[in-house]
Amino acid sequence: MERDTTICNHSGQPCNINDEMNLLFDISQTLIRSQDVSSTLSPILKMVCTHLNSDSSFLAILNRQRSQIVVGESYGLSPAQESKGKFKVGEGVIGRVVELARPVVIENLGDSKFFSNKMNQLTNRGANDTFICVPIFQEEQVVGTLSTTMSFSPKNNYESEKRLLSIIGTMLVQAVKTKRTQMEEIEKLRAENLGLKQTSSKAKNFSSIIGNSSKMKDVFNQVSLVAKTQSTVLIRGESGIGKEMIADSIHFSSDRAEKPFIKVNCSAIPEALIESELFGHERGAFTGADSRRKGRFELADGGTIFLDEIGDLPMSTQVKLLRVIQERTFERLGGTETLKTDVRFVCATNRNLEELMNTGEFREDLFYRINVFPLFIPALRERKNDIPLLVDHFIQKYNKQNNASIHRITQRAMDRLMMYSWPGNVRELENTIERACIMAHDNVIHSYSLPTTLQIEENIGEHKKDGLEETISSIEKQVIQKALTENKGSIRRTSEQLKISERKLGLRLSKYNIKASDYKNKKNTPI
Ligand SMILES: Nc1ncnc2c1ncn2[C@@H]1O[C@H](COP(=O)(O)OP(=O)(O)OP(=O)(O)O)[C@@H](O)[C@H]1O
Repeated sequence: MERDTTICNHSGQPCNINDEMNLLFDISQTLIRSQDVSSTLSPILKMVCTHLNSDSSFLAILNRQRSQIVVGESYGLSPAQESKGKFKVGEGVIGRVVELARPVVIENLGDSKFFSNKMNQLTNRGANDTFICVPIFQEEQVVGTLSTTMSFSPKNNYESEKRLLSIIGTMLVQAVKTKRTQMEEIEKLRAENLGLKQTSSKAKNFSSIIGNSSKMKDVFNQVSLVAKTQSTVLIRGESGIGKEMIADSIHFSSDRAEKPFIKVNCSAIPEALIESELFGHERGAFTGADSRRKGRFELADGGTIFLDEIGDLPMSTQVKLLRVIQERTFERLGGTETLKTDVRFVCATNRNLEELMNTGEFREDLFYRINVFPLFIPALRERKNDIPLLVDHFIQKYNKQNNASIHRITQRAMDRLMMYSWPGNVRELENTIERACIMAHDNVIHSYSLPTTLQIEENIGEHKKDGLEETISSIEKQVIQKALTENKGSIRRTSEQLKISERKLGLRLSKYNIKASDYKNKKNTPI
């Protein structure tokens, strides 16, 4: 019949258009029926091999961050062959297909100078193998390749196979996209895990948490007591005080240290996404959920989950979290299967949960569930004797980071650090030292390398008795003198730096009886 005209001859075997239509129909059905599109890839590759009578078939996926093409799924390749399937863009046949964005057919594979045989795909037929590789596009960008190895037939020009693979590649775009996201997520988790493992030994003996004040010693004692238990811990304290570091120590000192440690910043995840992040979702649970995804509770199974900023969790999610804490069970969004998780909870907040309960923004029952072992980290201003040690620690840290050798901080600078009230706590202190390290030109941190906020605070302390007007004038005079010194007496540059007009600056100079020319050769002195 006309319709059944032979259009291809894979391995010299006749093939009709109905076979191709059937293959494409089967592939589309497999894709439609599946809950998780990425799990369809292996059976589809098998169908391709059966239809083309080929030995192996595989998908390689382009990793966007690394510009590396990695075999993501295969049929007919051993795990060892698959693991060798990593190519740079431009490397070997696969790398060239990605680079050129064009299909490639290599007949007589053994003779090709482009074919690296990195994955040992050459069969016993050797030179009698043919390799076909086509690019897979998404919005005109190559996202991966689909390849197959089959026996060489001199009668075949492989045009129909190339065309068929290109059509199948187009059908698989969504699955490739999902697989790529999964591969990138796994890579990210591996990297995070590696980072955590590298810090784990330090965290175990708290050596990265600095503090020898009695208040911090008390915190360390409590941490070492509670870490060994399975109890839920609620870490409280102002922002930048080290709550996350304490959570790290609890996990890495516990018997779950080798198991996953999953962190969730409840305030950083948009309200619409928080539940799918925590509980995961099934395919089709909401628009955009094109595959099943595990949530953080599933990922944390056997380990610890750290719920940072728990005070910012929406009320609707609080109810569901309560159930997980009470029963350790939950369902994925859009799913009916009840899943169990063996997870230890560590929570943190800088918000006043008691106040939030009064205003109806935080559930009381949840509060009592998480407040099993409350741990308060005192603000830095309440343990100022930790400051010198922290300063030392951060100088060493930034010396290492910047390959510098700052070895001293002047007494005056240290006095300023001790007088300041540190509303941003240790994070603010760390930022201050990092900046001062960059500004230290003679390997010494001077008081003038510190931000003006610290300097003004000290001056305010000194001038409190003078009254408001006099204090402001005194500070204004000092700021102008400092700017004049830095700008070697130049009125134009000084006014630019202070963001006032030259006329205004002139008025201030006469008010304070300052002569700009006196500052031409003045050394930079602290205000
Ligand atoms: N005792 C400490 N020793 C060394 N570094 C510390 C200490 N406390 C805090 N830091 C540093 O201060 C910064 C802030 O710490 P962390 O993120 O743990 O604070 P946090 O209380 O969780 O803050 P937030 O409430 O804003 O999330 C980090 O860079 C951390 O390394």
